[in-house]
Amino acid sequence: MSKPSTHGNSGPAAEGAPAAGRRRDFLARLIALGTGTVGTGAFGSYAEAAEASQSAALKDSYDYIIVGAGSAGCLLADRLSATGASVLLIEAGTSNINQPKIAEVAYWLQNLSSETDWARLSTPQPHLANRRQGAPGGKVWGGSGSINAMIWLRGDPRDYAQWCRLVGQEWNPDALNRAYLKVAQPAALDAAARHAQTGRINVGRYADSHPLTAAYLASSAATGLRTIELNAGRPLDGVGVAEVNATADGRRSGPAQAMLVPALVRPNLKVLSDTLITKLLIQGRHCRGVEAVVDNVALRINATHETIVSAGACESPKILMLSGLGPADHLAAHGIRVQQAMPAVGSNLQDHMLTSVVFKSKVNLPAQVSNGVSTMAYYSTGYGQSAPDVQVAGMQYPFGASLPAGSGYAVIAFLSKPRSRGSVRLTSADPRQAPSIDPRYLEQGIDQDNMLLGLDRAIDIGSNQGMNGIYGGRYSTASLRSRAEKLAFIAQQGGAGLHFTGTCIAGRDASTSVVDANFKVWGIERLRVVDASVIPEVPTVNIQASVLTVAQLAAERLISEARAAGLLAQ
Ligand SMILES: Cc1cc2nc3c(=O)[nH]c(=O)nc-3n(C[C@H](O)[C@H](O)[C@H](O)COP(=O)(O)OP(=O)(O)OC[C@H]3O[C@@H](n4cnc5c(N)ncnc54)[C@H](O)[C@@H]3O)c2cc1C
Repeated sequence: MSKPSTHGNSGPAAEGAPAAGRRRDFLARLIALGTGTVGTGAFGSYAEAAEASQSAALKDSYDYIIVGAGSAGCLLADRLSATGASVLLIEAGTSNINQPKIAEVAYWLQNLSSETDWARLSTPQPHLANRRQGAPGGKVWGGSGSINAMIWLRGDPRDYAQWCRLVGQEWNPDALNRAYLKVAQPAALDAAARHAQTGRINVGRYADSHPLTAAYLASSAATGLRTIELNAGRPLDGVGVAEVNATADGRRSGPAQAMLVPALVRPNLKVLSDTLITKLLIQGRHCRGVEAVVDNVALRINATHETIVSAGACESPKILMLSGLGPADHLAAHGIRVQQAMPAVGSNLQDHMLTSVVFKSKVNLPAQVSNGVSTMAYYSTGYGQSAPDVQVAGMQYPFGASLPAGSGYAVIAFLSKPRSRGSVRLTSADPRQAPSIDPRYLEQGIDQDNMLLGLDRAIDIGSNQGMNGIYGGRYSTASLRSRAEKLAFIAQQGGAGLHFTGTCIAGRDASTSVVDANFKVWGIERLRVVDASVIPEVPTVNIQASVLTVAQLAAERLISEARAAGLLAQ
């Protein structure tokens, strides 16, 4: 991995040097060429853009320091640097987003356990036959938004209403809806709707052309569901055709491609890659900035306005705990001086879990379209107040089984409103060590019931009359008649949903939450957390759109507060 160039306390003057001017011209040309979304011809350009950003001199102080160039971090870097404030974005992983496994829809799985993945494991899970589950996360510009499967789901308004109840009026559904519209840009919108929706993430619907899509809609209808549009902002009571944050020609449109790269044109934004933040600089009741390891040297960099932790739901609580903010006993056990006891740090871990049911096909199925997801269907044990308990994905390939291409398909059941709560804890005071991640999948009986409901519906959707002419039997020969047999199947086949949330939960008081409704860490000035970790209850859908929506809300708060305080120009 390349290391950041050597730097010193070069001061603002270095930013205006001829190299920076050349970089701006070069990036302006890139953006004029439409590189906000990834294209094959832009591969070299990204490398050059990254190099230019790396080589700009590092100063000893910035208005804003953002820890983690992931989904939330890229959005914040764009929005904050657009105000003219100086912004330092620090990322532990690589800037290389021009490799096919990041840029192309078909290859996302190749990131897992590679150098672009934190490649963490959960603790053994008692209800999953004591198997450890993968707990991956992107370690690259764009973070998990660069290695994810690009399933794009806006979410269910009942989740927004629930977050508002848990956090406060600042998170009201209208504000969240407005924020969402500034994130996504549906490819198929008419001109008037495009005007209302100003986001840069390109969201497209490509699955209709695959024969399994119509079959899944029919088989879902046979279970009693009506067909709905998934990303219309209405309750998810039905089944719809899946959408993807990618271009029609199969290029990822993620936070790095759509938000960070276009922002690199600004000389007031510096990105430092391959750089691990080891702790926050907490003095008394203030956060002064961060400590980072650069070229094996620990370096302190100051933030004059704010430090924003956006390291994701597994790493953000780790960074807070390493900095002395966390459960007092736990910190003491690792010899870490307690700056402020914060019992909620690392608690409330939530994740969807999933169980894939694979089917053999009687006919040779065509190759997958885009990310290979056809439909999303929603079920609940009690429709009404809360968003659906179960999400079922109709897949165009046999996810989780080694069947020859075209000879099988899978239907995946997600436990979409888990009630079990887990934790992230330190394993060591050494920042290079992975945290202990314990989601406690299926610990609550209601989660087992709902996962069973999901399994039943997945079997229905994969095998009922809607699949006539396609269904050629289940791939697994395991008997699935009794509750015990089904739970045993889930224990062996079930796995992580990879939608970790809640470990720096936003809420109404310091004893049960980590940040307030404005993303401020309780009791510590000039420190915020903005990423999946603040989401108080995992939404019923795959979460990347929700993370970006919440990050947009945070960016607006940061900017309006700074303007009100006279820190930023109006
Ligand atoms: C494999 C996978 C597939 C997924 N598929 C989907 C999907 O199809 N649809 C969907 O909606 N959601 C999906 N998700 C979930 C979604 O992508 C994530 O929830 C979301 O991107 C999280 O955003 P974040 O900003 O909270 O964290 P991240 O995007 O993970 O960003 C955190 C960043 O912080 C950096 N960082 C961490 N610690 C440090 C440190 N100490 N110093 C410096 N930098 C640090 C990381 O390297 C990373 O870049 C998937 C997730 C994974 C892992």
